[in-house]
Amino acid sequence: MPLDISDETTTHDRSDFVVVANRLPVDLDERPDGSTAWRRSPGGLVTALEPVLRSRNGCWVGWPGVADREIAPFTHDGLRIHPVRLGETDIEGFYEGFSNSTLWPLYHDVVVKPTFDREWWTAYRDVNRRYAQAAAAAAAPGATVWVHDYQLQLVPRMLRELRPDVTIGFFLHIPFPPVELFAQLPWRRSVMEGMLGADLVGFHLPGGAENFVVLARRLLELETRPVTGGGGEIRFDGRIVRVGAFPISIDSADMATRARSESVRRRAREIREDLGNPEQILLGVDRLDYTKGIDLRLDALGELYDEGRLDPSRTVMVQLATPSREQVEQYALMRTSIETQVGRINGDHGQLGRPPVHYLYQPVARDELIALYVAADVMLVTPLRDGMNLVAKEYVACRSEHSGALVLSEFTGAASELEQAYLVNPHDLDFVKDTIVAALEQSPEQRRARMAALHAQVMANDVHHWARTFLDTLAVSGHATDEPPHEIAMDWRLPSTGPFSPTVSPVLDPAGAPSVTP
Ligand SMILES: Nc1nc2c(ncn2[C@@H]2O[C@H](COP(=O)(O)OP(=O)(O)O)[C@@H](O)[C@H]2O)c(=O)[nH]1
Ligand SMILES: O=P(O)(O)OC[C@H]1O[C@H](O[C@H]2O[C@H](CO)[C@@H](O)[C@H](O)[C@H]2O)[C@H](O)[C@@H](O)[C@@H]1O
Repeated sequence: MPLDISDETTTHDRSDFVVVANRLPVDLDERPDGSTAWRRSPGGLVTALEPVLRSRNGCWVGWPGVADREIAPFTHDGLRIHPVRLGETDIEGFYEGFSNSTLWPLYHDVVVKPTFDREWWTAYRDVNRRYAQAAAAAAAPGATVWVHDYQLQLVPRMLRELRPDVTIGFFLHIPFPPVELFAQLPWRRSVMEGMLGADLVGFHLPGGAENFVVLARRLLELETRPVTGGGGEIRFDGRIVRVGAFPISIDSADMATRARSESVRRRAREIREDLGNPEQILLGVDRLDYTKGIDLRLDALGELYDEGRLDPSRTVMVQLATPSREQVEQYALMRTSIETQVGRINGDHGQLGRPPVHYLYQPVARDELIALYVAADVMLVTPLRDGMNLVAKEYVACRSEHSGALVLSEFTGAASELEQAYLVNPHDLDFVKDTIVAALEQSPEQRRARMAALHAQVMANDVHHWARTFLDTLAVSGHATDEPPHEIAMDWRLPSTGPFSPTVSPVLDPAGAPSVTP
């Protein structure tokens, strides 16, 4: 039933622009002495959306990262925050369970086996309803509400039932899988229908958008048609839902400026000294997640030391692993296995006070991270599958003087745009090893040419361009099926498909593209 929004007591703090994401941009840090503080939340979604929200003066609806805290709306560092309360059992069933043990592995090419649990599904539905209610309460009449990511796929439809007056966008930050993987999900119809509650559904890559349109046609038997320039339109529930690809990015100018600051440069020099002034520094920066391929790059490095192709006294690696989803079993197992690998490499190849792998399992301050990017000669980004990977773009944005090299997995969204990186198949260990050596040994001319092209790409396609393109398209999307469709110039600057970016099912959709249904 639509929500009554005429209530005077609830209208004063409503926003015209509302972001809804599982996590708030800040987590509540509860310290052992009982004091609390807000600290930045992990992950690329927050990195990307924070500057967007700031520039549009909207509000953010999400979870403060701790259980059972009822927190009234407040303003933090200029951002308007509407916390959603989650209890312990919500966190287990909705966040650790359905979101991160069912959807996350299913959407990341089943790199670990997804668990299908009916109670988790119930929790997912209940918590999605709570987010929809919170968004409905936060949105001003006629507002634009932008719902984010796999944790909240049911929210668009639930929100539309509560608030038919608002315009709803949905963006998925992780890969959208091919038909034959998505079809495993017992609740596949409800998930599709949930997302179709939006006026515009966005993905990082054209492959994800195509998978979604194909599913709408095959699974829900909906009428679909392609749109010039990419994506498509789907007839659903008396409306036209637009679908497209919008590759996310970072606040590139801000990153480049910070990287050029004297304090960051000085810290980068100190880092090199602290590491024993090696000739070359390799760097990995990831949430500790089994999709990120941290284990694979350590395998490659270990073998390069074993074979004498790299000298551990001259080439060292820093691996920053941010703690993530620690209550989920696969993450705990991965941590143990990575720490065993690091111990093995350092045991075999280290000297007193000179380990070749410097491993941190802790978040570091933003400027410290940027100093690490500045210090690193080669950045290693080797996920088995990643929606985008903003770390790759951050490293590139920091190289204004066109030094350094990026080794990048073909299975990241970023690979579709960063074609001048050293692209690797992370499953091909010998190729990864050869590529690391090639990146370390590249000539100064090669280095400059590759990095200049990468840097120009990232500086020209920043997060503000991403948000503007999505929101401009959203503004002209969403119309009744009896109205003629809007003519939209689809200037989405779609990336090329890259070496392995589209995961469109060739089995169920031989045409590979959305078809026109008369
Ligand atoms: N400040 C800070 N940011 C971090 C740290 N580790 C990772 N990040 C940020 O987290 C984001 C990771 O995004 P991305 O590569 O897209 O992967 P995701 O973790 O799967 O979202 C990037 O913006 C990183 O800069 C850290 O220790 N400190
Ligand atoms: O909130 P967490 O469970 O701690 O996880 C952190 C975030 O991880 C994922 O990030 C994704 O978004 C990035 C930006 O679009 C993208 O570059 C990356 O490839 C994705 O993995 C997740 O999708 C977010 O919801 C989480 O907040």
